[in-house]
Amino acid sequence: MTISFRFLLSSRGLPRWGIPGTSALSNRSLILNTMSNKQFKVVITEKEPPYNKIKEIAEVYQNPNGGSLARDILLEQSKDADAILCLLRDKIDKELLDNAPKLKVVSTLSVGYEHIDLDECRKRGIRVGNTPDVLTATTAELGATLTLTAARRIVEAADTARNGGWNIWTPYWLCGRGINGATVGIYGLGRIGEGVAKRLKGFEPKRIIYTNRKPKENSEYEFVQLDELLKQSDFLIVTVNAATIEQQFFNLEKFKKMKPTAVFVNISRGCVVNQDDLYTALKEGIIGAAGLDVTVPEPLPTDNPLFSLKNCVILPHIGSATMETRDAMVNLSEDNLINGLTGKPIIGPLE
Ligand SMILES: O=C(O)C(=O)CO
Repeated sequence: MTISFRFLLSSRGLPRWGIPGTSALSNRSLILNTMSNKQFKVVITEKEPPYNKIKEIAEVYQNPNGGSLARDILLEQSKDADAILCLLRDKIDKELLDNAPKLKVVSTLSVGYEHIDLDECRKRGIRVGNTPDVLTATTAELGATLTLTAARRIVEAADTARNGGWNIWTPYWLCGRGINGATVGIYGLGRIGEGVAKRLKGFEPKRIIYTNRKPKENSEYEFVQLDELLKQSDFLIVTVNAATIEQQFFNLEKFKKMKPTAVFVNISRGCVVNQDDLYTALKEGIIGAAGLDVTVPEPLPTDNPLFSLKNCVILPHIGSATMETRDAMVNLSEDNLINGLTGKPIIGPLE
């Protein structure tokens, strides 16, 4: 007999309803049995953290080794899974969904969900959870930091000092660009874009402009068309949701419209940039500098030509990497998964 877990527990986790035709005692043992049988199966694609709350209600297959969970193991383990807790690097596509007929919930430890086929999930009634909001401030902080780091040549300057290149102070040595009095442009003014703009505002730019599909109501920033954004921005920061934009949208044609001194920053996803074109633009002085927290692929191989450029700062996708934020993301992804399985509200792009 299959009895749904949620029918047996009150909101405080106490038994609520009896099973018709059974005594209180046998009800209790049936409940305990059902609970200890852990009727859900969950796949967790990362080794850490332990996700103990999930383990209280489900049999869990958790990646034992760290690193990416091999695709064949993910497919095999998903066959009888009720839920998957995944990362950005796991493709939750049609092949996987076809192979997982019991799947009810996909919870991703990320705000981004371009690795999940939402249409296929929607068709199957699979609930999808993600982790917005809890990482906004931290990611915006990194966006602002990376902008200044690339603009003020911080990595190049620190390397120079460390490697014996610090001779005498001269007027134009290691000069970069400042935000004060400049035009900051944001491509994709969502939560994170707003967060970056708010932080950079403190550095007193002349204007903060942005491009979205349409102007945002009551925004304190100036909406402009894309061409205007490209032409006017001294700093162009890409914070767009990658699921909403074509691949390699930022290409040579776009870089050529930018100022030769412009600083291009990407904290969205690597796939929104044509990296070969970015290399050309940086190498040939078509734009001034770049800061990338995201690349294709990740990790970016160390022999990638972008690493050879002094005017390109590359970070290993650390936008949300503070302990507090990662704890919050872990907790939210765990709650999303449990709530999704037990019929409660979750936070996600299809909700
Ligand atoms: O959450 C995301 O989408 C990330 O890129 C990592 O925080």
